[in-house]
Amino acid sequence: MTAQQSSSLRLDNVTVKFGGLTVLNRLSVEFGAAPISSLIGPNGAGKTTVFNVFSGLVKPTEGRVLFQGRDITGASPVSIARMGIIRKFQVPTVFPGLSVGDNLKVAARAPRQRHEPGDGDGWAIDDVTDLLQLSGKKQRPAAELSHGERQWLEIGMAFLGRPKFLLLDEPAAGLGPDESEHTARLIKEISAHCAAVVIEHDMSFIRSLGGHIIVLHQGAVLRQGTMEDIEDDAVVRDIYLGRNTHA
Ligand SMILES: Nc1ncnc2c1ncn2[C@@H]1O[C@H](COP(=O)(O)OP(=O)(O)OP(=O)(O)O)[C@@H](O)[C@H]1O
Repeated sequence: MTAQQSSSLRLDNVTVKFGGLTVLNRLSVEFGAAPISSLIGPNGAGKTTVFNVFSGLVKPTEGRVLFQGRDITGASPVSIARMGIIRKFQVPTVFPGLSVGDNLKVAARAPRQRHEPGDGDGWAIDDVTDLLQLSGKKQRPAAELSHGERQWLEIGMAFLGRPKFLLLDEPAAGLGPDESEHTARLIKEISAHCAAVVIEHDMSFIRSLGGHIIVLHQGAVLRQGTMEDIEDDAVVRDIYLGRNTHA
């Protein structure tokens, strides 16, 4: 069994309310059975809130968050990251004044997590730089990187944090077709070592990732399955695919 197959990250009947607004509505959803899962849905469906709940930034009004079967509801963002649930935000947060190589070194030296060693352990900086296709820029300051290259660097930094779950918030936003393709390839490679969960609006990117797709609508699961299942679904097409994709 690989690391990601033994991992499970789950919301059990989770409701999140902000004042009078119900953003997640008794949502039960599980990630980790597939190496890559994508969370899609119209604007305001609650996708980012799901990530905020997983990463401890938002506490559910009701319901539980379960990681490997353990109740982690209300755990702090730091302790959640130490468990191996690592999030990459949409805006890259690299150290612009440090070189690409030094950024990766800083990420690799972050305090070791308390979870058992996974497949992501023991990666050499050079191997990760190769994987990111940034070997030629290893000595260059991160400030000089393009938007796409910064995204890849940050994905590499998150990976060196030895995630069991890597949560990626719109990793293809603002990327051209070739950059998107490289990002999808990178996520697929990484998903051999940890489970990846991706929020994305770009359906051609989701298609190239493959994996399990969950469609969120008004804070609940509308449908889930493969891209074929989702594309063939008339309700999904009407609510989401027909009017809100870049495909
Ligand atoms: N901290 C907050 N306080 C009040 N309302 C919030 C808060 N966070 C999110 N919301 C609201 O909750 C709803 C769902 O937001 P969320 O960001 O989770 O949706 P989303 O599916 O990620 O949308 P998008 O695709 O536009 O990023 C929105 O109406 C948003 O305005």
